[in-house]
Amino acid sequence: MIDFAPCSLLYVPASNARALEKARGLAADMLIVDLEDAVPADRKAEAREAMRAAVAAGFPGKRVAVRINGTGSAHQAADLDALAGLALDAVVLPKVDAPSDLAPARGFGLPLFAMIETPAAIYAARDIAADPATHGLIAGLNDLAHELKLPDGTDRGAMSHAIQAIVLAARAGGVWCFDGVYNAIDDAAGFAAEAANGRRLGFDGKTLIHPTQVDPCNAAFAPSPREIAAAEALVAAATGGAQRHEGRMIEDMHVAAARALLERAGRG
Ligand SMILES: CC(C)(COP(=O)(O)OP(=O)(O)OC[C@H]1O[C@@H](n2cnc3c(N)ncnc32)[C@H](O)[C@@H]1OP(=O)(O)O)[C@@H](O)C(=O)NCCC(=O)NCCSC(=O)C[C@H](O)C(=O)O
Ligand SMILES: [Mg+2]
Repeated sequence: MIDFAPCSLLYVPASNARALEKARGLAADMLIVDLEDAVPADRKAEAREAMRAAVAAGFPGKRVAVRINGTGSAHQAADLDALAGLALDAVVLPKVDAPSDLAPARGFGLPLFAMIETPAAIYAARDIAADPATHGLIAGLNDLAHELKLPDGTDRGAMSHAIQAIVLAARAGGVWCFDGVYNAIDDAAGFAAEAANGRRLGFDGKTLIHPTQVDPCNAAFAPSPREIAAAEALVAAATGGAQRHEGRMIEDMHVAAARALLERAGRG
């Protein structure tokens, strides 16, 4: 698995020059330059050129991935050609329904982030995550809601089984997993609640669509001062095996979790 752990992953349409420029100054851990759904069919060629120029110019301090069009799409071959020679950290492959959908991108030797966004993909998620080319799963909940024929505006609770299946598959396969996007870009409170929910569900981070979502996402996934203090106290008190600690039972896995949190907080 890749040895970096992005928590804020911002989609930037490759066809939007202003957004590509703006992205340079944002605190997103990873940019996902998008050639798929953010780009209309008649602008794909122009978007590939813009993506190549932007990636070649570099995004200092950031990981960079490109989302190509899905396997079976008429646009995918040209997208793959456009990646040649670029210094990328990952390729994001949308609408992966089975490990065989990874095949065209596999040959690049880059880490693949597979998007799980169809009912078929939910059932195949374990095999997709177990594929050696897969380094992460990304929930594509707009497409999933569409495929499930959910009425517009349905709460994501309707997809809770599918969301949990994505986290389970990623953990079983030992790869990263990232939550889907929050569409209501002017709803800061709603975004904060969904990001916190994603962390509680076990995601490593969240995919984003707007600059205003970056800092709240980083805050939601960062260990809080309270969590850090609790982890430090737990590690300091640990004697090994089962014991009482501040009114609850702790065992070795709680110590391991506390150490991992401190590591993430730079206190390891
Ligand atoms: C959603 C948007 C279309 C909104 O656009 P707009 O109303 O024009 O934004 P603002 O005027 O509020 O923008 C303010 C400034 O911020 C820059 N900006 C906007 N978005 C981004 C971005 N994603 N990255 C970087 N910079 C961005 C604007 O250029 C303005 O800059 P300035 O004027 O210099 O201040 C728009 O936000 C957008 O296009 N977002 C990304 C959409 C996208 O990529 N969609 C595809 C991925 S989501 C998806 O497909 C999920 C998945 O597959 C699923 O199925 O769920
Ligand atoms: Mg999608």
